Amino acid sequence: MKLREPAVFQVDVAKGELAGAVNRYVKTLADLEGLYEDESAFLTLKGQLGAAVVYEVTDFKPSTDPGDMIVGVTRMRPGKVGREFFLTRGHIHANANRPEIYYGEKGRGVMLLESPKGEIRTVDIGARTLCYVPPFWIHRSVNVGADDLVMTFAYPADSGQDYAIIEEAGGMRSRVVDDGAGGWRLADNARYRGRPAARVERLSADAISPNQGDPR
Ligand SMILES: O=P(O)(O)OC[C@H]1O[C@H](O)[C@H](O)[C@@H](O)[C@@H]1O
Ligand SMILES: [Fe+2]
Repeated sequence: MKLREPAVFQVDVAKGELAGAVNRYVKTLADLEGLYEDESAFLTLKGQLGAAVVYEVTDFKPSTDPGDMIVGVTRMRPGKVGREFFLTRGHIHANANRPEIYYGEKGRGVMLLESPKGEIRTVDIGARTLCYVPPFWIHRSVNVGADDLVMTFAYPADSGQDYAIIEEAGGMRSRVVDDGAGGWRLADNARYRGRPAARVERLSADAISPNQGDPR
């Protein structure tokens, strides 16, 4: 039996980070090219924001052992590209049967989920909302508020992230857009192609290697 020492971190809600975390994963708008429907709005905003961080993840990864757990904090700044709210790249777990939980700390968010066959679900996340992302669901966080969205998360250490699942399908089936009344609504993604049955079936095959070569 291999014993690890307990670890403790403060969730710094104001800063939106796991204080003292070793890992920091940052995304600028330029890293999110191709995700938004309005390409000209994207280019304009990219020019204005430059290298500013649009979301960042600070986390603690004790190991990648099966049964172990990764915990961390995501901070997303508010904003829109055209009518579409700022989002994370989104993924399915490379070991697709691994779940995740998100706990709202600050701000207003939506977890956008898509099943392999293309069914959409949304979960509203505010402070103290606990959101369970079941195994096999593609997930992406969206900041639908006017302030930073901060969420604590936890997921199995051998989950990994597969980003190609979204790219291959032309994005997620729905987009989260401004409803013009201070809220959000879903809009169809005109570029969505869905995925072939063989791809859906392959997901149930367990134990794909974590991270799929994506450096994080
Ligand atoms: O991995 P992305 O789609 O860029 O999303 C950003 C982050 O979202 C969540 O907080 C996950 O738990 C993180 O592992 C992930 O990195
Ligand atoms: Fe995840």
